[in-house]
Amino acid sequence: MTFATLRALQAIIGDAIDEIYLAYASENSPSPSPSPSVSSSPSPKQHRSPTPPLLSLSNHTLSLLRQITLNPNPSSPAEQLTFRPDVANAISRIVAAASQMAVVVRSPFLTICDATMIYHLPSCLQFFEASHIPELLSAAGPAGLSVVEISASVGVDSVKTSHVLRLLATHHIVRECEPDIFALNRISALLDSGRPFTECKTAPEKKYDAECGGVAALAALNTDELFKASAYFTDALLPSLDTTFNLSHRTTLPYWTWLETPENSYRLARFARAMAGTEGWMGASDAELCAFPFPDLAEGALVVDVGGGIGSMTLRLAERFPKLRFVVQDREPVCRLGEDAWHIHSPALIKSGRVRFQVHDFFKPQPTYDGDIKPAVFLLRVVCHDWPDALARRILLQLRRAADEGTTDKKPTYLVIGDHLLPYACTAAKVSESRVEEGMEALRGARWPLLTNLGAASANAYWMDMTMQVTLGGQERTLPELRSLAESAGWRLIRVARTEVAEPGPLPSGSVLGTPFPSAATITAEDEIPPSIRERGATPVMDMLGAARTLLRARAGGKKAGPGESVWVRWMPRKIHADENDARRTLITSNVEKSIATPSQGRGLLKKVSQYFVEGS
Ligand SMILES: C[S@@+](CC[C@H](N)C(=O)[O-])C[C@H]1O[C@@H](n2cnc3c(N)ncnc32)[C@H](O)[C@@H]1O
Repeated sequence: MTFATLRALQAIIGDAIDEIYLAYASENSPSPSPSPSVSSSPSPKQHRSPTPPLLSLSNHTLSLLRQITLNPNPSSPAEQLTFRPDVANAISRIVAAASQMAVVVRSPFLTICDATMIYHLPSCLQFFEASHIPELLSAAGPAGLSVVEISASVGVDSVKTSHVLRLLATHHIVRECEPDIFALNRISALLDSGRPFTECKTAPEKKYDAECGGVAALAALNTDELFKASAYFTDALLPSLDTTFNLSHRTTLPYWTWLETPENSYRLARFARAMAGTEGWMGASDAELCAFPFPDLAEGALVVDVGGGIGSMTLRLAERFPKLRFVVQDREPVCRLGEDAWHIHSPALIKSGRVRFQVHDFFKPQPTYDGDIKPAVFLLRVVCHDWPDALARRILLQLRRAADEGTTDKKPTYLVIGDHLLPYACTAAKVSESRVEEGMEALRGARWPLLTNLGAASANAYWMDMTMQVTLGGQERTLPELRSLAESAGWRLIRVARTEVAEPGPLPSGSVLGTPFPSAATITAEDEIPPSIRERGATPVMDMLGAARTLLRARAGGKKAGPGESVWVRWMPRKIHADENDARRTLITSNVEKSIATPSQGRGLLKKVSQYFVEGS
């Protein structure tokens, strides 16, 4: 390996390397078609052909790589080349494969999210195996089966089923062939016991006796009692800690009420602080939430942060937009915590009255504010995802009723929703015309050989989806799911970039809380490329997850940007270059050799970008 190669590798990986994911096309390839006889008379060999070896990096190798990249300034090229053979070997494997693979560097924050929410993966696998979906999909072959058919067969809600399957697809365990159509791949084919689905359903106890039942049995064992036992590991070691929520907490109280019980005061405070720690969340981080419509609001315009917690987001907005006024609404104990915190950390804002807390139940009609002024913005940051559709709709409907519809001279009240969008784990381009839904453009993501949603690198949205499902009965949503929720409460989606923004549509007539009210809606995808970039032959690479990352097209030996080159970014935590005003738009530079850094930032840029993606040219 040459020094130049190593330096090129470093240019890609940067000093800020936290995690590397390698995604191979073959890993995402369909499992071999079962022959007609397979479903009735399983022959494991037919769909269990030996898996070709994939290049995969062990944690050990990753840690070796980390050592390399943490040592960016060797005193001499020779020194750089004297790494231990195993280190050099790891590098050469990466370099050799660089043209076919994607390298995604994760931020420390998202790495922590992954590490602490990976528990949803065995949870979803347990459902997958226990509901015998592998057997169902095996019979369907590589074309897969629609989630409607799957859910009808297993008897579970189709939205929940699709979210679970998409989380698995995001981890390359199943394949989403088209939106909401799933198939086995080489990995999930291992979980097919070989028994027909109907037999598994009627006699599950015999399922593992089948010729190939061993792996399914192992997965079931791992994801059932062993997994559950593991969840209590710390409780067993540190008996002073409480157990996990609901069943494990032996309470019937809803989570929010339970948090407010005297014995949980430390948890309530911890939760509020945890929300302050979520700036790096995909889909809800500041750069995008601040981008629209706040800069254009009139002097003195009112922003209502609904379910605003202790006002962490409001604080950041108030500092950034001094002309705006804010009301933070939440439950009474949370408002008290918020006021205490603000009196200590930002007393001026509270004393001046620019920010105030208001105890309010968001299921009830909005109160009036300062006479009868209408808010310029309702902000719902990570609130909708706490609730199932029926209840989220109630919140949205109360806001819709209090919204100003606007006139030609006056802007309407905007609703800004900061949640994670769940993208499909398949390439939208493969979707046949009839299945392309309005707004699907906004879901175009990374390209082959990557999963559209960048796979495990984008797992956070899926972790959060499962977290909401298991703790609160809520969920994250796909764009169509979010759109239909918004429309059902009289909001029309007007912008789907990294932040969902809605303006008042027709107020549903006879608006009975909880009843859906479909209406026409348009979604404008933020996928324009400005002429200056287009002239350079740019092609869009949509990054639809709202990740704190930038997508760059680059060669394996990518170089720093030259003078005058700029990189389109989204979700930069702070100003980094002139194009930032367009940071909401699809980033892109077409010059694949000059896309790693801005001139002013050098490789330091990589430290500020939470994630980036390099595609072999
Ligand atoms: C996930 S937290 C989000 C907090 C804040 N928006 C942020 O981004 O930091 C959800 C908030 O909803 C509040 N909440 C729950 N039920 C509520 C209700 N019925 N009315 C108002 N707020 C509520 C909780 O107290 C909590 O602060």
